[in-house]
Amino acid sequence: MDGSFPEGDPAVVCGKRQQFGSRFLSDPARVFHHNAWDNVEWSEEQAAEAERKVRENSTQRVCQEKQVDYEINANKYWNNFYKIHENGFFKDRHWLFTEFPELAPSQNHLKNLLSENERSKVYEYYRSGEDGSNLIIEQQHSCSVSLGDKTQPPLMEESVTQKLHHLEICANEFPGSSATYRILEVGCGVGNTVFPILQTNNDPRLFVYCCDFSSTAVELVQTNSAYDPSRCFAFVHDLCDEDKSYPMPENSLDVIILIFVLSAIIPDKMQNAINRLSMLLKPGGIMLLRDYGRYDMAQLRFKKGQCLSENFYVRGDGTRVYFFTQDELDTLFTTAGLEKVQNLVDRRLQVNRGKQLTMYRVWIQCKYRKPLSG
Ligand SMILES: C[S@@+](CC[C@H](N)C(=O)[O-])C[C@H]1O[C@@H](n2cnc3c(N)ncnc32)[C@H](O)[C@@H]1O
Repeated sequence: MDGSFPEGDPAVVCGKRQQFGSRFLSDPARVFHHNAWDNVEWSEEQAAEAERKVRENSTQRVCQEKQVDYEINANKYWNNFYKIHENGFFKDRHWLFTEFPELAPSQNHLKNLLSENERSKVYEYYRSGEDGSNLIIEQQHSCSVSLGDKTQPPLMEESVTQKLHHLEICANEFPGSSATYRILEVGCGVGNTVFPILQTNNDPRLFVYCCDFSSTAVELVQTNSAYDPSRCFAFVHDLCDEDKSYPMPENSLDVIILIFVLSAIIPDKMQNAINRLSMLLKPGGIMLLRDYGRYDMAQLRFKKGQCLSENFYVRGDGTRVYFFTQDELDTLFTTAGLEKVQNLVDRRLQVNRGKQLTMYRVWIQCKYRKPLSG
C-alpha cells in the first residue's frame, strides 16, 4: 500500500462545509501555516512535471504472467491486506454526509441543504398547492435530494412515480424488501462507510447492503458489534463477476455508493460493472463515487516496474489502482444510461508541517442519476 489512505477528508470551515473547502493558498510563503489547502491551482510547470513522472513510471510494464496473477487472485491480495490491517487502516468516513446528503436524506433539513434563495423558491412552489406544511415540504425535498437535484423545485409526478414503483418492488421478498430507502455500498471494506451511515441515518425504513470480494473484509463487517442484520446485509460479491447476481432485484436501490473501489478493478471490466449496478438503481436513484484522479500524488509516487497499463498500477502488496479523468468517469456512467448530476475534481494540497512535506492530492467526486423514464 502506498500509505496514501485515508483519502479525501473534505474541509469543514466554522462547522459549515464549503464545496471542497475554502482555505485557499494565495501566498505560497504561508504553505506550512495549515494542514491543507483547497482548490489548489496547478502551474503549467507542475502539470508538465506530473506528466513527465507518469511517462517515466509507465515505461516499464509488469510482465504478462504477473498481470494475470494480480487479476485472478485480486481478492486474495485484498484478503491479505485486511488480515494485516484488520479494521485499523481506513478511517470512518463521516464526511460522507456533507458530500453526499443522499445517504441520510431525512437527517438533512432544508436549511442545511439549500441556500436561502433556493429555500424560498421551494416554499414558493408549495405554497401554491397542498397544505404548505414544512413537513410535507421537507419530505418532498428529501425526495428531490435523493434524485440529486436540489436547485429545482421537486416535482410531484416524480415522487408519485417512485411510490408506485416502490409498491411493485415490495411484492417480492428479498433481504431489506420491506425497507423504503435502500443503499448499496460496493467494495465496502470493513465498513468505514456503512457503519457511519447506519449510525447517522436512523430512519427505520432504511436498509443498507454492502459487499466486497474480500471475504476477510466482509467477515470483519459481520462481526463488528455495530452490525445489525435487521438494518444491514453484508455479502461477498465480486463486482466484475458477471455470472453472479446481486441479492436484490433490478430497479430496487435508491443509492449505490462507490468509494475508492472502481479504481481497484481492471479498466477492461469497469464498464460492465457499472452497467450491472445501474440496472439495480430505481428510476431516479443515484450512484455516488469518490475516487482517485489523474496525477494524484499516489500515481506520481509509483516506481518504474509497477505499471500494469496506462494509469493502472500495482502496489507492493498486490492491490491495484487506477487514476481517472473526469471524462473517463462521465463516459462510464453515461454509457450505463445515467445522467450527470455532479462530476467534480477536488484538488487539495496536504501539508505535513512536522516533516515540511507537501502532497498534491487529486480526487474525483461524481453523482449520476438514473432517469425516471426511458
Ligand atoms: C481502497 S479500498 C476502499 C474500501 C472502502 N470503500 C473504504 O472507502 O474504506 C477498495 C476496496 O474494494 C474492494 N474491491 C476491489 N475489487 C473489488 C471487486 N472486483 N469486487 C468487490 N470489491 C472489490 C477491496 O477488497 C477493498 O475493500
